Order: sequence, then C-alpha cells, then structure tokens
Amino acid sequence: MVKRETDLFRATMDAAQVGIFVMARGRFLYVNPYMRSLFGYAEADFIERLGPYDLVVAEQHERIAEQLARRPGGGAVETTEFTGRRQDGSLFTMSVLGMPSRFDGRVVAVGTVIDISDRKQAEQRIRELADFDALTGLPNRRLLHDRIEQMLAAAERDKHGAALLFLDIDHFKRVNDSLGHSVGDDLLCALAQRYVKVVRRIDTLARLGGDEFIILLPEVNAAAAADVARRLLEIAASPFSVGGHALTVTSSIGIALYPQDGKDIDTLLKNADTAMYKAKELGRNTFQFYSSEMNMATLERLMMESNLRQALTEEQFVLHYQPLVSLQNGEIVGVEALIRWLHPTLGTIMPDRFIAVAEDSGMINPIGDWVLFEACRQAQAWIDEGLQLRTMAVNVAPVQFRQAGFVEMVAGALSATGLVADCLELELTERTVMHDAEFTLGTLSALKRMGVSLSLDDFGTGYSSLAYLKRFPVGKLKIDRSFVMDLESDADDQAIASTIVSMGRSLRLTVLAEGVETAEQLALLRKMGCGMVQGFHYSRPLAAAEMTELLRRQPFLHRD
Ligand SMILES: Nc1nc2c(ncn2[C@@H]2O[C@H](COP(=O)(O)O[C@H]3[C@@H](O)[C@H](n4cnc5c(=O)[nH]c(N)nc54)O[C@@H]3COP(=O)(O)O)[C@@H](O)[C@H]2O)c(=O)[nH]1
Repeated sequence: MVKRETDLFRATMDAAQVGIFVMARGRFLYVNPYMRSLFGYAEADFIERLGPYDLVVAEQHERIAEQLARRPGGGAVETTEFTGRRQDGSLFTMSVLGMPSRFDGRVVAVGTVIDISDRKQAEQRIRELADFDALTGLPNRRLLHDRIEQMLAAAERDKHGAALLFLDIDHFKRVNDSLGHSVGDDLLCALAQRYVKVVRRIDTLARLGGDEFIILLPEVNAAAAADVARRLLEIAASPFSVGGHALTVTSSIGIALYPQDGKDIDTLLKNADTAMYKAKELGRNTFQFYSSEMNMATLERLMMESNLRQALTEEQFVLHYQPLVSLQNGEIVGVEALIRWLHPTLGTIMPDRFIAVAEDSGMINPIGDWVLFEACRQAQAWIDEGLQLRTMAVNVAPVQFRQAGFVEMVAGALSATGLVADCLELELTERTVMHDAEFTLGTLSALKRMGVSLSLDDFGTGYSSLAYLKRFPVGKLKIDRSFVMDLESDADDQAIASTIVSMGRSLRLTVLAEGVETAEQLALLRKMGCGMVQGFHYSRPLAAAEMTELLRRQPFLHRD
C-alpha cells in the first residue's frame, strides 16, 4: 500500500465509531481508538499484554476458547454477543463481528466491536411492556395466556390437577371515585405485593387489568386451591396505608379447577369468573368454587383438611373420657379416650366430622400418635394420684393401625409416659382387623406380646370371621350401639346382643355393650350376662378434670 493510502486507511480507522481490531494467534496486532476508549485501555496494553479473554466476563471464556480453536487465525468469525469487561470492571453488552484475513502472509482475524447495551435494554423494556403490567409489574394478560397454555400442556402430560383463581377487589370503584385514581393505583400495587407472598415460585400471579387478578396454581387439588384463596383473603385483611389513608379492602375469589371445570384457557377463565360472581352474591370477602358440589359440605371438608395440621401444632385437640363400668359391682374400671377439636371460631367439633377427613389426608397418623401419648399420660397421672384405673381405651383408625412403625410408636408412648402396657387397650373396629387378616395377626400379636390389650369395637356391624376371631389375640368385644339403641323393643337386636354375649363367654372374651342410655337396656344386658357397659346412662364423655372427680367418687359402685 502506498503511503497516501495507508494514511487514508488509518484516518478512517481513527474516525470509525465502532471498535476495530486485528488479531493473530490470540494477540492484538492493532486496535483503533474507539476500541481503546470502549474498554478504557491504552494501545500499549492491547498490543503488549491483553488478549480476548481479558475483555469478557469469566463465564464466557469457554466460548472465546471455542471460537479461537475453530479459527486458528484468532478472533471472532461471526456476529456474537459477549458481556464485555472494561478496565474499570464495568460491564456492557457487545456485538463482535470477525472475519479471517491475511496480512504479511499470516492468517489474521479482523473484527469490529459495537456496544449494544442500550439496544439490549430497550429490547428488554419492550419485552417487559409486552408481558408485564406497567403498574404492578405482574405478568399481564398476554404472559398469563402463555403460562396457562404451558400449565395445561404439563397438567395433561403429567396427569396433574391445577386451579385458576379469579380475584376481584370488592367495591374498588369506591376507592377510585372517592380518593382518586392515584390512590387506587397505589392500593393495587400494595395488594400485588401482599399477594405475591402467598404464591409459590411455580404459580403465576397476574393482573388482568382494573382490579382483577388471576392466580394460576399448577399441580394443586381443590383443598390446596381453597387454602391459597383463604390466604389471599387473609393477607389483604389488615389495613393498607396508601397516600395518607388507612384503607381496608376485601375481595371475592372464584376458583375453576382443571380438568373438571375446563380444559382450555377460555373455559377456565369464564368459569372462574362465574364462580367469582357467586362469591360476590354470597356477600363478598369469600371464595367459591365453580362446581357447585365443591361448595357446602365439600368446603367444610376442605377447611378441616387444611386446618387439621394447624390444630395439632396449636394444641386445639383435647381428650374427653367416658367411663367403662363393670356390671359385677358398678365400678368404673376404665375409661375410653375420645378426641374433641376445640376450634377457635367454630367451637367444639366432634370426631365424626373430622376423623374421616384426617384419615383421607394422612393427618390421622400424627393426630392418632398425639391421642395415644396424651391418653397414656393422663392414665399415668391418675394412677400417680392413687386412683384405681385398670384400662385406658384408645381408638385406633385403620390407616393408623397399618402405618409402618405403629407397634414401636405404641411402645414409645408407653415408655415416655411410664404407663404399664396392661393398662392400655387399643380399640380396633372389626373392619380394621379383617382388612388384611394375616397382616393384622402379626401386628396384634406383637402388641399382645408387649402386654397391650385389644378390643373389637362396633362388634356385629362388620363381618368377623369366627375362625380369625379365635386366632386374634383380642380380649374384649364391644357390642355396637346400634344393637343397644332399641334393645327393649327389637327382638332381633336382643337376639344379636345375647348371641354376642354367649359367643364372648365361650371364647373367654369380655363383652362390653356401648351406647347404654336407659335402665331398661341395662337390665336386659345384665340378664344376658354382659360383663361391662358404657353409655350416657352412666355418663357422657367428660373432660379430664370432671373424670378425675368421677374416678374419685366411684358413684356407680354397689356399696352394699
Ligand atoms: N381414630 C379415632 N377415632 C375416634 C377418636 N375419638 C373418637 N373417635 C371415634 O369417633 C366416633 C365418634 O365419637 P364420639 O363423638 O366421641 O362418640 C363416642 C361417644 O360419645 C358415643 N357414645 C357413648 N355412649 C353413648 C350413648 O349412650 N348414646 C349415644 N348416642 N352415643 C354414645 O359413642 C362414641 C364412642 O364410640 P366407640 O368408639 O365406638 O366406643 C366414634 O366412632 C369414635 O370411635 C380418636 O381419638 N381416634
């Protein structure tokens, strides 16, 4: 090149508003002034000591190495984005374009570098505006649609349930009308910040616009969806301080479940919306499922399911005790422990309403463990007080009986409380023991070897095989209440009760009749030779303190 051309070439390079470099074997041969100012290094730094690795973040060194390996001449060979690192440590996004060339017979790479940080930021902002609500920063309707589509595909593939919650703030218009739109906007942002705390990472909280929010919950059942709805209502309950005003808001939530309430976006959104209007009709500040059968009884069940764990940790369960009376002398020889749930707002909830829910949800195991421990503790406390107590009877649910480690758990409760095993009687229903008779036999035998007594509850209602009854180490049969109820008037019930009593006698088992409410029933059972009774005729189940009194007084004892 003649000198004039060289000068022209250099002047062009010097004036260029892009970084230009020439590299060979991973070393810079030339960098133009713009490139130097872009990175903040002097020319000598580039030529004498810097290589391409020094100009990008460490995480991208591997990519640089790949590029250099592909083109031994060095440098980038195509347009590639890197995160550049300046001399002062600051970072920027750069686009590098390189191409192989020849110089002095050598293979070199000639390239350009452009700072594209501003363009990237603008692109990011455009994406945000397209996908996110400008006011709250939450996903908007467009992104929500994408997420619902993804969720539906995953739910169908993995056979999961999912839920879509439609939340609308109650009377939000009044806030806008009376305090102005900017207060309304601030309130929406404050609400969004609280709602975010309720959802999981895999959930989507989106704003549809106005005062409407959608909460998308993948991989949930109805109970979990109800729980989230309840928490959304609760978290918004405490007042907001917005623009100098203390505001309290409530909302109404509609829930549509996948797949039963819809298998596509439009149906799910429409049905959740319908359910939300139902919640408004019911007085607002509540949630409703779209499917009507999900409401009423099911809701109570759901409420219980999600509150049972809390009930256990917050010690809302108590045991009441009902006396087991010997017909020989009227002595209270034992008690049956019966659980009650002292709910902070609903009052006392009886076991018939929550034991089945606890069984279905798996909570029966920790609850049953608590009952056993508490009953053993109370029995030992009475014994320590010098009261006569031969039997503490505890109900055992089928799931609990079949849980791994049940025998060890019973042993643990006895050793932790100091109660002797003879004093503990486990009540199992006929159905529980007959479910898998061979398995039952093993567990019952292990309990028997420990010294724990076993009784068959609700006897007569199940389908006991007499052959097994003989093999099972059971010590007591409890005649079901349903046969005692009409004993005076129903000849069949009399025949059944008297057969159970005789069968018990021939198998050398104690027979106890439950649900004895009248003196007539008592007289008939006595005549049949029944050994023990339990029922309102003697006493309803009592709190521990009242039972202590009864054990002290022994009011039914024949004292002649
Ligand atoms: N797995 C567990 N099950 C438990 C536990 N505690 C109780 N239960 C079971 O819940 C069912 C209902 O119990 P509850 O409401 O406590 O009713 C008991 C008595 O109050 C009732 N009873 C007793 N005498 C009479 C009477 O004269 N009349 C009448 N109408 N009812 C009476 O019977 C229930 C005791 O029944 P049983 O257990 O069959 O002896 C019940 O099935 C309980 O077993 C628990 O901790 N775990």
